[in-house]
Amino acid sequence: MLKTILPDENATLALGGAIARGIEPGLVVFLHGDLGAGKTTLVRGVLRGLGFEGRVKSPTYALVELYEVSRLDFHHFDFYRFQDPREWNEAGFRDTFDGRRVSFVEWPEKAHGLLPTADVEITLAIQDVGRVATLKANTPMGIRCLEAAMRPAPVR
Ligand SMILES: Nc1ncnc2c1ncn2[C@@H]1O[C@H](COP(=O)(O)OP(=O)(O)OP(=O)(O)O)[C@@H](O)[C@H]1O
Repeated sequence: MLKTILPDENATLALGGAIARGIEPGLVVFLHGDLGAGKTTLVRGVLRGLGFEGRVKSPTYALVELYEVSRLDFHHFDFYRFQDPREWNEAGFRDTFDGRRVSFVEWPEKAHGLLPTADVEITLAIQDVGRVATLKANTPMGIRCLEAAMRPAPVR
């Protein structure tokens, strides 16, 4: 378990950039934290780190935003509004967690029982100033991801 202080938005983006270095196909990351904790900001940092330059918006209404970047099929889910498990099949999510796509999932607890085990779980806690991030790896792929994220960034 790792804990790090994120004093401002740029620190959240930088953490996302570090995590991007450890991404491999099939990785599933759960993002925990209250409304406004910075979950989408973190995903924005990951996507920027992977080389995506477009807009990264919250998938709260769409349930999922898809990105193709760095030869990865990247899914950013937000299950805040998810209620009916039938939506799961209708939206074609059944085939999504197939071990090839990369998935970052906000509010995974709302889709309890439908999601696979997360390789990595990240919790963002709101502080008076900034956020505290807690990172936990649950699988060998998750451990590899966090190890890569913690290594110093290569000098360009
Ligand atoms: N480390 C940080 N310190 C202070 N503010 C931050 C930090 N990280 C992100 N923020 C700010 O928090 C606000 C909410 O961020 P964001 O939209 O990413 O949260 P969220 O968890 O995705 O929210 P929601 O669950 O409502 O979609 C943004 O204004 C963002 O700039």
